[in-house]
Amino acid sequence: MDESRLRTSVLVWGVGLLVYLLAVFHRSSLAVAGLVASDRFDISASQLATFTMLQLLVYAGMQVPVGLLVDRWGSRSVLVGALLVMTAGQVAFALATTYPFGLAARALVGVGDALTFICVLRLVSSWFPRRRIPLFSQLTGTLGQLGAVISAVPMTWALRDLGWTTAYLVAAALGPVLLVALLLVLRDTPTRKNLRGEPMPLAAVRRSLTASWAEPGTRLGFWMHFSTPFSSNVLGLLWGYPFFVRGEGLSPAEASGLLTVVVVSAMTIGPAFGWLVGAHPWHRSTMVLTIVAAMAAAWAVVLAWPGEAPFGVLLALAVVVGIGGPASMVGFDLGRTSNPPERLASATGLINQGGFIASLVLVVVVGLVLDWRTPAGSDYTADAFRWAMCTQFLLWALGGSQVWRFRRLARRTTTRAQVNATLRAGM
Ligand SMILES: N[C@@H](Cc1c[nH]cn1)C(=O)NCC(=O)O
Repeated sequence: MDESRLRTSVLVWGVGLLVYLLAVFHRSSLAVAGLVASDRFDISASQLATFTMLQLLVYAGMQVPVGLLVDRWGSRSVLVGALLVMTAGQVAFALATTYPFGLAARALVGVGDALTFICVLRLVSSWFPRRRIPLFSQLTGTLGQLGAVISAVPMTWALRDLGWTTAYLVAAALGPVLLVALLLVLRDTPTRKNLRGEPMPLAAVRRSLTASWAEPGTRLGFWMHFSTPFSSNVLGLLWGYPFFVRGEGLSPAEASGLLTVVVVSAMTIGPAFGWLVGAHPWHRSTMVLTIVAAMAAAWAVVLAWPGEAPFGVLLALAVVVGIGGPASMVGFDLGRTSNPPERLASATGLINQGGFIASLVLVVVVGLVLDWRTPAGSDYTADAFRWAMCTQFLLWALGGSQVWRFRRLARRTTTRAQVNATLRAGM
């Protein structure tokens, strides 16, 4: 690949990445607005949590349709749709004054958000040499998380100084700016501005999805994605702050600091993970199983600690849990090397459901266990958090055993030499 082609590839990917980063920004923009939202919509804590559940539900439910849309219409067109829908959703959220209207607006933001990630991974596959795909996929996931970091401080400031409506309208205004950049720069492949797949009648859709799912590599990718990001998602989206403050006795500043460490850990380790996957493709499932074991061990130490765990131990937990995000990206690599290009986006959609289904289940189960273990009328207790966070082990047991099962199946159908060839061949 010559230098000018590499520059173009990075530019196209960069614009796609910015759209994904904006989606993560919008997705996280409620995290710092909880108290203001409670006042504005006059809602309880569990109604507030419904925003997060709805967001995860919409995201997971959209993944298969989005994959099919990308295979049919190409990343460029779907990203245009994503920007329009996200912007409309944020404008509606800015203007919402009632809880049902707020929920509907948030669902719209979730739909737009759900459209972005698969498009960018598809662009990576079309624009980069195969040996570079693991690294640029990892960089997509990793750098996209900056959206969460970027949203925290400006949104806190904007909500306080500009008020709800203006703060969310300003956030929404980023959409049209990116739309212009997208229309000017983004092409689906080096040779085609708009890539169009075959029109798919329902029967063909069913056949294509069945064929993707029948690949042991797709199911291995799904369970890898299922097992790895839920712990960091659930900490970052809803329960991390109350767990650290009420469950572990930290100050609010220490709790927010640890949540930032989770994101920074993912961002620091992501590129190294991308390199590792490219260099040792045969060991992808071993890497994932190791990270799952490390996350479970870190949680076991914290939850078994008599009383509150020391800050250093919680810091180690935040670092280890953060690695789950980059580890989940390995699942997409399995999807890519197990499916033909015309089924790539739909296989990615199937795989991307895994982590979000697990996160949704955990968000709900943690809430239910907290309610069950907390005496009526009192705040959530440390003991209740211990019970609630223990439910993660069930998800790891399920996910880890399925990864083991499908790794054995996949290794029966694909040899080490074949895996190395699919990843190492140049463009
Ligand atoms: N697990 C994330 C990606 C990631 C990478 N590093 C940290 N997180 C994922 O699957 N993302 C999909 C999305 O839409 O965000």
